[in-house]
Amino acid sequence: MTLDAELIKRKGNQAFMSNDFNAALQLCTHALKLDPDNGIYLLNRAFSYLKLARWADAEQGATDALLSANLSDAQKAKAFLRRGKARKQQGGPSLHLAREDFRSYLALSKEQKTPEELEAETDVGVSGGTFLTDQMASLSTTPARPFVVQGKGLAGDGAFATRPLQRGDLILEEKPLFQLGDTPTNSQLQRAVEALSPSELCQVLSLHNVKGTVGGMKGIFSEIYFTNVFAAAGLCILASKFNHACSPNARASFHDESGRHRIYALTDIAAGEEIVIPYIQGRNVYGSTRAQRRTRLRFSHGFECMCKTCSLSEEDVKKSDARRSTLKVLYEQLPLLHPSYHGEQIISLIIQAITLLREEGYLADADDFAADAAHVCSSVSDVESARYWARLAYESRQDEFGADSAHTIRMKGIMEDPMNKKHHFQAGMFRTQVLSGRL
Ligand SMILES: C[S@@+](CC[C@H](N)C(=O)[O-])C[C@H]1O[C@@H](n2cnc3c(N)ncnc32)[C@H](O)[C@@H]1O
Repeated sequence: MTLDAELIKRKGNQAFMSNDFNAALQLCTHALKLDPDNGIYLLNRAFSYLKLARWADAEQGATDALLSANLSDAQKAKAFLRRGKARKQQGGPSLHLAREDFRSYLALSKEQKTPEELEAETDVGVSGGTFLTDQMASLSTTPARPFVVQGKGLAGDGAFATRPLQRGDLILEEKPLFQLGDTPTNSQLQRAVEALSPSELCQVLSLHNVKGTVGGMKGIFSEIYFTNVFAAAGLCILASKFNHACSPNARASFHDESGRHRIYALTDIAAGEEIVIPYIQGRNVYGSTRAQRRTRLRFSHGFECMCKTCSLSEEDVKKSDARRSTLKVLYEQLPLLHPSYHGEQIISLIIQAITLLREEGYLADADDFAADAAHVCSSVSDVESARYWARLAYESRQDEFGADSAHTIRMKGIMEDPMNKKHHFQAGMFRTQVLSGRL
């Protein structure tokens, strides 16, 4: 018996009590994966099969329970009763076997009845459960999503566009199931899982699991959490179906104000194309060579990146690595330059960085470089140039985070009033210059 399996079993019982027999069955099956010989779990699974009118499975399930070594007499009695009911429903030659089971049940349970009385009264109380019907009802009220999850992604499931999308389109908005940050303890995770409904837990257990290959993970919940977690947003079921790419066509971000995780298109995306997002911070993607990205992703996420950029020919990888290495040098160099002495140089390096990003087909994060340029221009009182760069940053942020994101709104403020110290405390602080460089 493991703590995780017991928690899953308890949620299975909860599902059973609320007639959600599909969820109950899924949860018993998960608990059995963690503890395959547990007689109680086997017994519960047989009961779920019975409630779902899956007679042959229920018969086999009860037999499996009877074969497990650790059942008490009372539990064995239940197993005989369940198998008897499953056999009775199958009729024909199984009826005779059902009577044998009822006899065994009566012998163990000491109930004062004859097998015939028992056979006459056994009512399985079959129900289709509410799980599927609930899901179908919610599907019919959910507006059509611009993507579908299919098992033909880079690796396992992936999200595919169902219609043509444009840069700036909102692809997904999802409320996280729970948010525990980057380093939750096992007991925080257990508490968060405990608070889920049975059907939410079924969804969590259906997520991808790299099974202990990411350092320090213990137990199924932390394995699943660290395989799928988004740094700011925690665990999201649908967003977890998007695979990673080093030249992504979409990006995920957490929208604090609404408490929703969002995915926006970074490029135009054709219907049927896979939608891919970066799993690690932008600068670690656009500013790292393939070898560096692969090492990082192996360590942080436990997989070997097979995205399009990482699968280029060796010759093209060399070119891509060269661009990304230059980008790293640029973003490391920029903070070392002072606007008073190196204003023109800063703007020229920023132009070089954004051009490289575009050449590399990496269409996020140019806003950070453009925002830096806006700050430099406002610090030397070049209002027109500050407005130019702030507009660029603002328009990128609108596309990547939404017009209502705090990130975007802040940039709008700079664009409208570049010399306001509320937006940038160094506004007008340095020698006045005109920084005419443009993209
Ligand atoms: C959050 S899940 C994404 C959905 C997942 N493919 C599934 O089947 O549910 C993350 C897992 O997908 C796979 N994956 C995602 N992006 C990948 C990539 N670029 N290269 C290789 N595997 C990737 C890895 O196995 C990773 O652990």
